[in-house]
Amino acid sequence: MRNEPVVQIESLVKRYGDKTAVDGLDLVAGAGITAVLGPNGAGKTTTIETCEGYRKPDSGTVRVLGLDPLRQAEALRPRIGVMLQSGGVYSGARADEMLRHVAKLHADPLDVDALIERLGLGSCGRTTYRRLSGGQQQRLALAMAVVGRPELVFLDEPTAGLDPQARRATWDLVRDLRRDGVHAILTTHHMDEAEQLADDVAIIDAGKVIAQGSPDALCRGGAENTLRFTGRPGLDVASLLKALPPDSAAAELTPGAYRVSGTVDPQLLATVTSWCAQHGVMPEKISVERHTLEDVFLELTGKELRG
Ligand SMILES: Nc1ncnc2c1ncn2[C@@H]1O[C@H](COP(=O)(O)OP(=O)(O)OP(=O)(O)O)[C@@H](O)[C@H]1O
Repeated sequence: MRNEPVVQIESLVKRYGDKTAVDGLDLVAGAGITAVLGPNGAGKTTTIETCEGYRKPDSGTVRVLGLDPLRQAEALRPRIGVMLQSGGVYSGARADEMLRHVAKLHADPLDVDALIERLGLGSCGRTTYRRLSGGQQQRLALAMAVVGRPELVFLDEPTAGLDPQARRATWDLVRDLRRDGVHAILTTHHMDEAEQLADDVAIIDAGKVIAQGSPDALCRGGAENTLRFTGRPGLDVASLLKALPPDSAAAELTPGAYRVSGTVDPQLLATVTSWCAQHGVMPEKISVERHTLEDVFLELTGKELRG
């Protein structure tokens, strides 16, 4: 694995007319898989396309594998893989021909037949691109992005519209690539995808990175967790609250159903059960809910991810 960042973006600004799509964005992506999450219009695609050399920044610097994607495009292109969304493909060509053609452009391509098999494209090799289903086009785009064994691959919503089986095949392939030392920048609207695949997650909102960290660190640090228990209705919640650390909250949601939120750690669990013991309460159905990336995202951006 490399020491130099895979992608390094400093103070990136990109405007379209009056619209500031990217607003002084800083991002350092290290080795492995970095997921870029953000609500619609947050500036993800613009940022990624700038890294791929398709867009010129208004200001700021972008380095990909240490290179400037515009001025050093020739040196960079063979080292990266880009998963294009349907565009840029001649729709009359056969799927297998297209993949073989792309493979020949590279010095040490992956085995095309194995890749076709892997992504479940075996049955559609002789089909022209325009006749492939949306999901098949998606998988072919992924195959074309990775067949040249790039050092870094940009995956723009790689599983959008795929059925669960194709989704899992895609995840397995991305994991295998990672194991082989391929780095990836992944945009996705699927939190479970980021949780499954990413070493690092950057959350973008309104053209800026507003949080970054491993899925675990974001879930632990960014949000409070919740402890729920049931017991006799009408417990003295104010007394329970007094026993808890200052950042906690406690409420009886429906008669006999209690919720405690705050920093839910083993100590807090012990405090709640010991308070119950002191008050002759047998807490039942105790559960601790760990916040998901989805919760963190919602708290930080106030927005739901597109489904
Ligand atoms: N070519 C363009 N001309 C004008 N405005 C644009 C253009 N491309 C993007 N925008 C605007 O810039 C903002 C950021 O768009 P961008 O596509 O980068 O966001 P995104 O996070 O990728 O969104 P999505 O999740 O919907 O793909 C949006 O408000 C969008 O409407």
